[in-house]
Amino acid sequence: EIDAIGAAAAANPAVDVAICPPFTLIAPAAGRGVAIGSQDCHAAAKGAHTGCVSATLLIEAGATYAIVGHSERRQDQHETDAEVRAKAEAAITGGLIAIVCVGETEAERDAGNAVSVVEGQLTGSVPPAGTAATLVVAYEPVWAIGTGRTPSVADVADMHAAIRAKLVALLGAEGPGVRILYGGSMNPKNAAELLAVPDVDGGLVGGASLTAAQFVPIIEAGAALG
Ligand SMILES: O=C(CO)COP(=O)(O)O
Repeated sequence: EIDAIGAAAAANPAVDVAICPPFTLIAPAAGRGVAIGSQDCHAAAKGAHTGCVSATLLIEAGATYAIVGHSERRQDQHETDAEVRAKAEAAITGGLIAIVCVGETEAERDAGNAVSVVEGQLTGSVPPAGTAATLVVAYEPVWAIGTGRTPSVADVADMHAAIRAKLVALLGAEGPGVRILYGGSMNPKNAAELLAVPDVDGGLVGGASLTAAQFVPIIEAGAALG
């Protein structure tokens, strides 16, 4: 699958394509035509942290990106905004591009708090030294991950506009250039519509990234939008 995705990346050079596999698959996936990222990055550059993987080790294995603060880690590992920020800072300082994930739960959206929850996560987890070149933000409503459900285009537009405004408030001149990805049940059918939303600069694709048959049409949808 990865070689077919690498071929699609080469055929669509305007789209930055990356695969973020589990740690053990980073090295075998590297060097095959598609950028590689990790699904986490430890906050310490070195030291005695058994079982954790630093930015330096990730780069040695072939990674250029690191996802930090995915909702599954915020839930399963109880990662706080401060821990996510420390991980993002370590990733960037180590030479990786940090993909910081944010997103509300269904209960938070139902209560009308989606935007304020995400703004709070951004305030707490975006590294102040982040730049357009070193930081990516991924908006992933928790209730849309792996469920086949997505927010309406209007809700995605509202949220991404709010994220952009918050990034400008936090990062000043770097804010407008930070890429904001949408994630949560993106697939070949809905990708063009979601990627066309203002301030949606790409996707963080889970299930549909696992096969070239599903992932390549999403890459091509992004390329068609320029
Ligand atoms: O969280 C996600 C990727 O980590 C999104 O997953 P799905 O695209 O399968 O909903």
